Amino acid sequence: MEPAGPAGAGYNEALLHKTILVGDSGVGKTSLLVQFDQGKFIPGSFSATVGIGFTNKVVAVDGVKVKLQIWDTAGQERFRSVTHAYYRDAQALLLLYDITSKMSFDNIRAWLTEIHEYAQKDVVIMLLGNKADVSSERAVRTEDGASLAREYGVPFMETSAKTGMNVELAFLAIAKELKQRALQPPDEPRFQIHDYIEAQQKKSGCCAFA
Ligand SMILES: Nc1nc2c(ncn2[C@@H]2O[C@H](COP(=O)(O)OP(=O)(O)OP(=O)(O)O)[C@@H](O)[C@H]2O)c(=O)[nH]1
Repeated sequence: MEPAGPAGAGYNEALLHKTILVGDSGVGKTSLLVQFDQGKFIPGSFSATVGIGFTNKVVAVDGVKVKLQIWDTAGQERFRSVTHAYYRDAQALLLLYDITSKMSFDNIRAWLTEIHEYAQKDVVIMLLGNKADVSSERAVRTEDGASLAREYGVPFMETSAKTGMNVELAFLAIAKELKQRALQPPDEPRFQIHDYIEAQQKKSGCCAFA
């Protein structure tokens, strides 16, 4: 496999990764993607995603360009059969709930069952508790999110598509994991996504996650 060039050069095909955002309708999937892609939050009325669409985003990971093709799915039940078809060739899945909605959190187990049914076995899954800025309406404790994530062996963090908290970190951690899988020599120690997230959060003094 050819190594990718430094940032500024093109990315190599091994570093094009399909990532999918999933979770109940209204948890903030589109908003998270807009915040990551454009660095902005559009407040106001909620317009549910219809079907599925994608945004390409190139990020530099350790001087190497990684292209994330990020698919934003509709959370509404009636689109489920459409979105399942896209799980199969995803390398990563960001699974969101809304920290102000207990129901969206309770549905995470069902989402994980669907993911295990339709996605590849080695897909990278990350659990995100979004809308962390709305602390006055919190309905899910941070430790409950962390403990569910531990149970399933997936990394976890709380995010805010409004303030941008942890948004870049979530996508960068995914990009780094996928890049390491594609390019890391087998004799080097494996990249540990949990340790990376924890270290980055400690560094920024933000939001340690149990
Ligand atoms: N305060 C706050 N509001 C948010 C945040 N993320 C999303 N919202 C709001 O929540 C509502 C739903 O957000 P969307 O991004 O459309 O949700 P979605 O998950 O894409 O919904 P579907 O397309 O139906 O699956 C919108 O009114 C957003 O402005 C956040 O982090 N903080």
